[in-house]
Amino acid sequence: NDELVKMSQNPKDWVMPTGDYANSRYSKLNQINAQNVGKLQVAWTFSTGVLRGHEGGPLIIGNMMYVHTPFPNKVYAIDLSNENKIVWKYEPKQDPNVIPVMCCDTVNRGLAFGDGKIFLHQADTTLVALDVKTGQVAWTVKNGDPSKGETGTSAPMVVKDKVLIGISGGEFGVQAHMSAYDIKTGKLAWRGYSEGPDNQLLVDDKTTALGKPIGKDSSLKTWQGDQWKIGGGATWGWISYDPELNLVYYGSGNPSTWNPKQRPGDNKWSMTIWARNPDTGVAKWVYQMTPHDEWDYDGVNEMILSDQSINGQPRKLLTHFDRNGLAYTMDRTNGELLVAEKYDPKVNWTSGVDMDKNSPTYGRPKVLDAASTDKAGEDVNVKGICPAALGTKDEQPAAYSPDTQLFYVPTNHVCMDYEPFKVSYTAGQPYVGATLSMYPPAGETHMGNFIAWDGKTGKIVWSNKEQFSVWSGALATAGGVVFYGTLEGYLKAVDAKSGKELYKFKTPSGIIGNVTTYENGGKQYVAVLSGVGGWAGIGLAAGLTDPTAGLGAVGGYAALSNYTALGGTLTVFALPN
Ligand SMILES: O=C(O)c1cc(C(=O)O)c2c(n1)C(=O)C(=O)c1cc(C(=O)O)[nH]c1-2
Repeated sequence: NDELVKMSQNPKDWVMPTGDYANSRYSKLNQINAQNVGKLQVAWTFSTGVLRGHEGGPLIIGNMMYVHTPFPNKVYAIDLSNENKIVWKYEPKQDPNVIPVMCCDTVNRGLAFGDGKIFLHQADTTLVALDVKTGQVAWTVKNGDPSKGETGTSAPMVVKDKVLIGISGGEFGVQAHMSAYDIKTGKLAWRGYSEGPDNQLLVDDKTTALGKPIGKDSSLKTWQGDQWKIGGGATWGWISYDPELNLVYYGSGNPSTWNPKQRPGDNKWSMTIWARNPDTGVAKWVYQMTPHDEWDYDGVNEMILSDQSINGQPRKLLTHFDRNGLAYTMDRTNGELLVAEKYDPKVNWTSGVDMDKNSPTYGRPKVLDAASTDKAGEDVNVKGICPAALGTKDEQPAAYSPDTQLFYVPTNHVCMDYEPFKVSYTAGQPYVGATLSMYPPAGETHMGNFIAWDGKTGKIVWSNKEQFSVWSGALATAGGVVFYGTLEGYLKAVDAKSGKELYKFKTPSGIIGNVTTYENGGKQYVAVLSGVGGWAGIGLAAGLTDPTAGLGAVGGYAALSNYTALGGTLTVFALPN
């Protein structure tokens, strides 16, 4: 979308939830910099009126800001040039029966803009187009069926004349897909499934994996019988787009159920990076990171597109920090695997990826027996697996600065016990099949790190400990400052080169939102949603206390209630006049 390419180059605006198509979450604004960020003050705040987890962040277009909330998915249009007056608001009517089929809190990761409309992906999977000026509904379309466990939490992405949207339901045995709707009418243009026959995958004889054609029935061959029909591979993460290559990138999640014994095979193409043509949906290349998942290491985390040189050669790169604890650097033109390294030294389920191009297991991770929940079998509790199911990183997006050529990554430093059990499929009922508990790595007490990562070499450059997982998205800026939020509720600013903490402020609730920056009236602002929740904060958000509830997160993050409580607030910061 040419309009969006242009608008995303204007650093005064924040026109898509990812900042730009490359998902770099980098701003050219530099009024706030490493020298003065310590003087930051709260400029204004806005209460959303909604409790539970607030993910994503506002869009800023000219003088207008668009703020979204978790269920019931309110949208506020706020005039920044007129005392932050609410110009319009929208609140969909949704059946609250969708709440119990949302696996990991009633979150929503944000809005999209394009063609004079704001796009909202509701919890009940309705995609709504709202007139940007009035909030009037232009069209709506149903992307899925909550009675089967299909829900909406991810942000749409506008690419050319289409709105792309994924779907959640990996814990309910859905057959997940990426779908593209016509921006003018909401008519379905294409739908590519994560598993199934080739005509449902939208693959052809030119689709490759690691440089080789995937061949016929590449997915069907890796499932027993028709298990692919309830195979999961949800697409609830972020989407990126390279306009020059005309490819969109996203990841698919865990195969259903979490009990690996019940679904022998590689379970393709769950846990996979997809590169698709946005016009037709046809996949150019795929890469499966965790074949036959045994730990719920969803592959949905964002694909960050950068142009850097490796061994003196300029490359078009895609960098992905996977739940499985490995960070992948790939050539985004053809899916060549360049680097795959652990971004937390505690990762212990694998000894690493086979990088020998002549090996029959090229590109596959080597699974260590001690961490294999499949080898252990049903009703055996495998202890001390790192990372935990919520991964070394979950939905919280990293940022990339072209100034330092470093990635800034919010991470989890958590391990787990995992006991698979037999489960039968009933539409709309949880199809999980594992009991979990979570805790920090042995001998340690902190559950998170905020790290700087060199994607060319696959090395940690610096690492800051955090008491809890960093569940907030990062922002890198030309001021040499990187921002992120913490589960206790701090907005933090650190030096991009050294990681030195330069500023912190405790907002009203834990932060799982993504930090955003914009300029208005000649002044740079930094904005973040607080409102604790998400999977890590599910105990607080849903009022759960049994330690194994919330798929094991309730016990793991029990101490969070000593630091924060529920409540959605946007906090906006600026330098004093
Ligand atoms: O497989 C799925 O459909 C699915 C959906 C979601 C979601 O939509 O929020 C999450 C997950 N899985 C998941 O595995 C996960 O760790 C997770 C964390 C969060 C969150 O918002 O904190 N959502 C989800």
